[in-house]
Amino acid sequence: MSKITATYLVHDAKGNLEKKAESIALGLTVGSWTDLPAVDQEQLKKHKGEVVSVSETPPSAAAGHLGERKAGLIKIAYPAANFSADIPAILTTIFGKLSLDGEVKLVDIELDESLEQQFPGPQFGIDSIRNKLGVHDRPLLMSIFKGMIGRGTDLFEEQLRAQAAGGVDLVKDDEILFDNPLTPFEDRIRRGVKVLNEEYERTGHRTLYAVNLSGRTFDLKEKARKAVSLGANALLFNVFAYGLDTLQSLAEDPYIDVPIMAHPAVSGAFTASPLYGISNQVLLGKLLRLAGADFVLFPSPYGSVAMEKAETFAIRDALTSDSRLRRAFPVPSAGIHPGLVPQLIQDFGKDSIINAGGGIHGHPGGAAAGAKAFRDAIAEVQAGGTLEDAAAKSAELEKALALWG
Ligand SMILES: CSCCC(=O)C(=O)COP(=O)(O)O
Ligand SMILES: [Mg+2]
Repeated sequence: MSKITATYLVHDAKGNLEKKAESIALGLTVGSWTDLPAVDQEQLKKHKGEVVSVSETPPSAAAGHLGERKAGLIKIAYPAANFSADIPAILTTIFGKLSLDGEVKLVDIELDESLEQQFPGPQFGIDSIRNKLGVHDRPLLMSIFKGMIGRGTDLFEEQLRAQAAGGVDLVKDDEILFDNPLTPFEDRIRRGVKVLNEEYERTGHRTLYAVNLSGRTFDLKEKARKAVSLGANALLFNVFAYGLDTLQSLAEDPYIDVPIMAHPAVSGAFTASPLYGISNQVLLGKLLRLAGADFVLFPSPYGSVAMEKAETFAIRDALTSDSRLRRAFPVPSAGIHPGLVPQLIQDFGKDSIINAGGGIHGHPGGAAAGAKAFRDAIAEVQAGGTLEDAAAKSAELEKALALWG
């Protein structure tokens, strides 16, 4: 029987994890069924959640006064017969009212094959994005427009041209740049297409631009279709301000046939507590891949908005593990500068994206020099050399390292 298995980290005030597990398995499925007539019991049995395992763990230091309290991992399997094959139904089944019921965190999910098959996952994924760009042998480099709020399309063109000229593979809007009179959505796309085509003609290097798809939920599809018709070749999406199912609807639309980049804005509200909410592995890893994100941004372990290294690795693995679903690009971000390139490649490998805003625009020589510093660092590290070797050959990298280390 098809099912989803959910693992919870539970801090149980009454100290009885087995009882808690059984109450979750019953409460989120058939309710109390043992007092029902035998025929009804038989009928409901196939819908009842099954306690797969209960194992005690050391309690989190963040947990309240312990007393009788025990901590443990509880694994429960839910029959797929209970829900329709969509993320809202799945989340409501496995963590609906339970998310409000004390110190319980959803830390993992496993969909069996027949359930996973009902989700398309990324439309493009790592291999097809590499084909679009013609880059197969190194991590991709992405940069972020910075300081665009309150500024016009001339600066937009100037920044885009400089980033592309420096050799970045992708440029994305900052997630806080919405549709606005100074840099309207459609103008950004038109100008983006023009500038990037000109740069491609000039250098032969292809750069994609991810425009921020924003606005009211019910307008998004039409807006995204319009973007594609104007030549947009990628979309940035603040998925957690909208919902995972909205992302899935966009990714499934045959007219929105461009890769979608999921930004983690707002996700910290769901993931940050060690006791409550949803783990980063589930939310930014498994669910985003299922919903169809082609790229997933998340805080790197070293930058200005840091995440625990183990959590970033869990996201990376959830996005790239062997599966029927295409692999999505992990994009460790925030506070990234060229001095971090060796560490990024060691930790996230070739199939990742090195992404920087301030680390490119803050270069003393401007954004083109900032991008070149990254590209030089990446090339040397991929070839087995060190940053020092690279800096000896690259004035741009030398300057970046002098500034940021
Ligand atoms: C928290 S992950 C998203 C990073 C992001 O949106 C960003 O703008 C990073 O900019 P930075 O100047 O720190 O590279
Ligand atoms: Mg940003």
